[in-house]
Amino acid sequence: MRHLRLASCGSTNDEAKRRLGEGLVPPFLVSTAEQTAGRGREGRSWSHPKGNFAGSFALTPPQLLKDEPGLASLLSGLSVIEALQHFGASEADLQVKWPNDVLLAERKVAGILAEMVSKSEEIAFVIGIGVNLVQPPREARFPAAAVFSKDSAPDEAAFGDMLAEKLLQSMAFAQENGSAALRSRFKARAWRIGQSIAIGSGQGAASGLFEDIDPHGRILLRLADGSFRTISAGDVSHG
Ligand SMILES: O=C(O)CCCC[C@@H]1SC[C@@H]2NC(=O)N[C@@H]21
Repeated sequence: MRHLRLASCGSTNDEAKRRLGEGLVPPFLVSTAEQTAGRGREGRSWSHPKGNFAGSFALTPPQLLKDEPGLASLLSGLSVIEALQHFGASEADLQVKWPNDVLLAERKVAGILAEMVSKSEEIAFVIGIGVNLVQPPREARFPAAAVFSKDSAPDEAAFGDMLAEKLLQSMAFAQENGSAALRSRFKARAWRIGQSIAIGSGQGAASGLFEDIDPHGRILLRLADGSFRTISAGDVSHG
């Protein structure tokens, strides 16, 4: 995948969107050594200590993801896990925290901000990914950690290239095998599936049993009275 490596920028998501607007054709990756105004989900900011990975992948989604954009979040978290495993991260300890945080031994090591851009009939995804390769952020809502020590961490640009490969493979897998196969890969690695969780979201707070992921990529929550509720966005924590 074409990789534009910057020395510094505000937010790689904004840089990727700007280039799409200028007519650069996806797929491409914009990554940066220094990010000064990184954005997180739900309007939060994302800090970028030196040596961590920050990059945004502009991708043309296959039909399945155009129909079900919620699945892109699931697929992105799984791709981060695969890229980390490639560089020797401990496979057994890596999990996805719905919708797309990546945890190592229950601590957040990566966050993803997936955005959709449409221009006339064309749709592109900008999937912004921050990975704590060597340092956790200074302040974090959820306990955070780094994946590697400074001596064993991969080069950030090489990590971006590997992640690009894994994202393209995961998109092809999803298109060929369908939503159920993708969701079952996600569920095999999902933090607290089958256990009680709480979710704070724009739809209001809810708690219950994390029962399943529905075909749209939403959480299916079983409430205390036995009824079900689907949630499409929010922050999961222990119930
Ligand atoms: O956990 C989150 O809230 C999502 C964090 C996403 C951070 C990445 S870093 C690269 C890209 N550029 C941004 O401004 N945000 C994403």
